Amino acid sequence: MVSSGTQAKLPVIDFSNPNLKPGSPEWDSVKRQVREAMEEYSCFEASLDQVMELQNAVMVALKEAFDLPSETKKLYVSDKHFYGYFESSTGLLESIMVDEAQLAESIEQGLTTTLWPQGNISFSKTLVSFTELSSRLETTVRRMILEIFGVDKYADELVDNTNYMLKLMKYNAPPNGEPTSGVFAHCDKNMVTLLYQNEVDGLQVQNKDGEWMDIKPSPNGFIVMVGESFCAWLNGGLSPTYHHVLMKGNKARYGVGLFSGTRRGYHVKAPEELVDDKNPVVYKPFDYEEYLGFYFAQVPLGRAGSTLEAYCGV
Ligand SMILES: O=C(O)CCC(=O)C(=O)O
Ligand SMILES: [Fe+2]
Repeated sequence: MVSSGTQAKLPVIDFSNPNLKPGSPEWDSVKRQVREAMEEYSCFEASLDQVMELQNAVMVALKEAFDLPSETKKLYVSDKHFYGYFESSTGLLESIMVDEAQLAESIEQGLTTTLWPQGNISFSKTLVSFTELSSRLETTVRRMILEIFGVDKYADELVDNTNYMLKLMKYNAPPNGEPTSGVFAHCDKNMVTLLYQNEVDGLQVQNKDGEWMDIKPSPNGFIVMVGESFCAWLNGGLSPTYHHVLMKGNKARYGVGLFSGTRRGYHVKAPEELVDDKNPVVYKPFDYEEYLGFYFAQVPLGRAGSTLEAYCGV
């Protein structure tokens, strides 16, 4: 197992400027940096100073969620407000997933009173604020990428068909301090992923030469990745970010991931502008939620890399 990555550093792009509006010089400058980073790494760090106001609260919320007795945490599964809770096969990762619509609708009444009978308003408020901030960043990044490919006329249609998933994650430190896999190497299946974490290393991203780069995000930084659905929608114009988590040392790693995906019933299909004789269509149209089902059925077989080709390659 590769335990230390190359020294190469992921580009850091600043999204904090409040004047970052489509068409402005600031927007064009950031977009240029996004294009270069995507071409080179399929990944970058987006810095957003506004998240600093939430940093402490997010870390407190993460610790609170994972400090609950496991019996209580299991309620997350049966309760409609959370539709997933699992521990990874390595035993290091615990995660909790929250659907965005459910989050906004009922986190205060349902979620916190289920988990904390006396209520925990600060937990709900923190998660809602974090989701708002990070989903705005996600929309900005996605719009820039659509502009880069000259297909931004589809930006609103995509926004209307987007679902967000918020995943809370905790990786325990490896029992003997030896580097241990926290999440095996994979690319995400969705559109765009934003990862926010405490300052405990572990995430590695593969570069074009197949080398693992250590990612060292800063407290105001989100790691931005593209998933298979977005790459398919762009007719292979981008490559999905290949990454894994390798835990070392003796500190637990806490993180929050915001995953954008398309709604059930929406067909992920490259627009006609991106298809011609030189660029024939790469994937048959597919439904992201159905593809996820296929993927999860394949994972136990060890086919964790790219399963999209097998699912709907032309
Ligand atoms: O914890 C991380 O930084 C990465 C998690 C991840 O890759 C995933 O949940 O898909
Ligand atoms: Fe991932």
